[in-house]
Amino acid sequence: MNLHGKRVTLHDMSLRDGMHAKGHQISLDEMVAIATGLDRAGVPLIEVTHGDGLGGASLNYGFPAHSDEEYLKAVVPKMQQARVSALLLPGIGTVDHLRMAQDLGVSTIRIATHCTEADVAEQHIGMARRLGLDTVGFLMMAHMISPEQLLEQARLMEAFGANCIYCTDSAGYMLPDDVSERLNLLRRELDPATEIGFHGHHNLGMGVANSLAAIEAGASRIDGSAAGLGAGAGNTPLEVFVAVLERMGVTHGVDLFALMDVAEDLVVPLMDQPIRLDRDALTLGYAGVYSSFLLFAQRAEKKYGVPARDILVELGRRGTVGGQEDMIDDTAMSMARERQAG
Ligand SMILES: C[C@H](O)CC(=O)C(=O)O
Ligand SMILES: [Mn+2]
Repeated sequence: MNLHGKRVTLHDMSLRDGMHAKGHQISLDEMVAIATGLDRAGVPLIEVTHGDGLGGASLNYGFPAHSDEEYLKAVVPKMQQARVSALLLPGIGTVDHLRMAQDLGVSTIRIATHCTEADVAEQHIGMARRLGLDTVGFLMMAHMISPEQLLEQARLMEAFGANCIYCTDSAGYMLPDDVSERLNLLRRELDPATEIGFHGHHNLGMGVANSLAAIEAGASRIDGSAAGLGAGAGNTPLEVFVAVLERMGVTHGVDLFALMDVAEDLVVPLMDQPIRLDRDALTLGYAGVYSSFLLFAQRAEKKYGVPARDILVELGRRGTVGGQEDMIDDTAMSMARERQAG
């Protein structure tokens, strides 16, 4: 693969996707310290919100240590060069959240929907673009549909006003060929002015390889997390990815050693459990399950005595998607009953 001379914008997820791995309990001091370190390392974009985006604080998704507003107020003014992004899932976040984020200095809004539901993003994407924000359409669980179906959904988001479209491997299920097929088609068919991005999860250990495949297919934005802090086995580990980009001659603008230090000295010490490919995280990738279900399934294992791996396999079989967190307990409960009866 020859990527020499390509240019990519890296987007750190440790303070948003990493919130899943932390049960949304990152302190303001930790947020500011990590964001400041990433900013100094030259990471150009940093995402900050509840793991499920603006307005995610709820019984279904989990209550965070601080509100989105508090996190953004603490982080944004400290940034020297990095821009801050916020995620918003229509139905969870509202247009008021969007305005609030812009008022607090957020420059990039990423409107996320399940990969077949781009139509619910019309109002939010339209408004973000009218407000002059860098507006990204973020199609989650993109492994569940064909490249042609993904293109159809991407076209909707583009028509609503998104200037960048993401293929999001929320389950960490994709292999490099899956990424290439989807991104090649998006790059060929969307407006050349529309950027393409890729968000990977490392559940099959493919985060780096998949992100390289994405760049080869024309992606100009790639997500990753310092030390991989993110849902499931985490996101593409950003410092590892940067080292690989250096070796391959891709322009990224990040100071590799400064980023390694943020990962090692600031992010790893705050992990509640090592972000690694244990059997449950691996099952997410193998069975194509939404990465943020991991901790829910592990909690259900403790409550109902059904192994998290079995619960995750069943959730994959049932085709559950983000937003169906309440199904995890139901599934575990019915599996426990069946096992007791049988
Ligand atoms: C709300 C999800 O955590 C968004 C995301 O990062 C993904 O789908 O992956
Ligand atoms: Mn993610």
